Amino acid sequence: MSTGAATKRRTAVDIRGRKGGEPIVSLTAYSAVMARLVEPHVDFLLVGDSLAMVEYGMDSTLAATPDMMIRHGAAVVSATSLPLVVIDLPFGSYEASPEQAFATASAVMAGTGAGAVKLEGGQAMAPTIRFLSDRGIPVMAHVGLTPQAVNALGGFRSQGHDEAARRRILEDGQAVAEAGAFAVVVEGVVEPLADEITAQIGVPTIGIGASVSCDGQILVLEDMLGLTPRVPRFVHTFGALAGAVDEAASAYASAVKERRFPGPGNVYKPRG
Ligand SMILES: Nc1nc(=O)c2c([nH]1)NC[C@@H]1CN(c3ccc(C(=O)N[C@@H](CCC(=O)O)C(=O)O)cc3)CN21
Ligand SMILES: CC(C)C(=O)C(=O)O
Ligand SMILES: [Mg+2]
Repeated sequence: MSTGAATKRRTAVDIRGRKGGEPIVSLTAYSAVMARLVEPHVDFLLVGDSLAMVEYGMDSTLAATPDMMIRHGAAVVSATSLPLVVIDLPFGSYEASPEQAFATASAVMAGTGAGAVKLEGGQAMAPTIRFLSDRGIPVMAHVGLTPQAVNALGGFRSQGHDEAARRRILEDGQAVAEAGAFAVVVEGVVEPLADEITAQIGVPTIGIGASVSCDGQILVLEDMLGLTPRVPRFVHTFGALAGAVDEAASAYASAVKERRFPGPGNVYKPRG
C-alpha cells in the first residue's frame, strides 16, 4: 500500500460524486503506451469494446471477447495510477442473466485490477446492474446508441427522433440509475433528450454524441487524436496524428533506402 502519495487513483465513488459539478473528462484507452500519455488529463479511462474496431479492424464491436478485454484492461491498469479504469463487458458475456454477468464482471475485475465495468442496455439490464452493484462491482451503464445492438438498430444511427423513442430512452436512463449504476454513458441521442436525462437522473451522465450539458464527455482516443480514417460526425479531432505518423514513417523509409539510417550512433562498435 502506498503512503504519502500526493494523489490516489480515482474511484467509482469519486465519479458518482461529480453529478452537477465540474465536467468529468474521459477517453478510451486500449494500450499501456497511450494510457500513460493521457492519464494526467482524464478522470477515468474506458477500455472500450470499440477496440474490436479500432485495434482489431473489425466492422462492429460484436466480436470483442472477455479475454481481449482482460489483456488490454490489465495493460491500461498497470500503466496508470491516477484515473479510474472502467472495462466494457463484451457482447454475449453478460446479457443472459445476472449470474452470467457476475461471472464475467468478477473475472474482468480480478484479471485487470480495474475499478468498474460498463455494460450496454436500459430497463432490461436494470436487474443485472442491481445484482452486480449489490455484490461489490461498480457498474457504468450505457444507453441510447448501444453499439452491441447495431443489428437491431439497423446501423450506427442516432437515437430518440420520435416521442416514443425519447420516452423509452429516458426510462432506460432512469431505470439504470435507480438500479445502482454510478454513471451512465449517453451515446448518439438527440441533444434535448440527453439534456433531459441529465436533468432527471441522480448520477452523472457521460455524453458521446449527446450534449454539452452532460456531466462529462467521452471520445474514442484514436478518433480525437486524428488517427482514425473515418469518424462519426459527433467527433471533434483535437490532434492530427495520422499525418505525423505518415511523415515519420516516410522519413524513416527514405533514411533506410539512402543508407542514412542506422547512423554512427545507432550501431555497436566492438569494445576490444
Ligand atoms: N472509432 C470509433 N469511434 C466511436 O465513437 C465508436 C466506435 N469506434 N465503435 C463503437 C461505436 C460505434 N460508434 C459509431 C460508429 C459510427 C457512427 C456513424 O457513422 N454515424 C453517422 C450516421 C449518424 C446517423 O445517421 O444518425 C455519422 O455521420 O455520425 C456513429 C457511431 C460509436 N463508437
Ligand atoms: C464509445 C464508448 C462509450 C464505448 O463504449 C467504447 O469505446 O467501446
Ligand atoms: Mg463500448
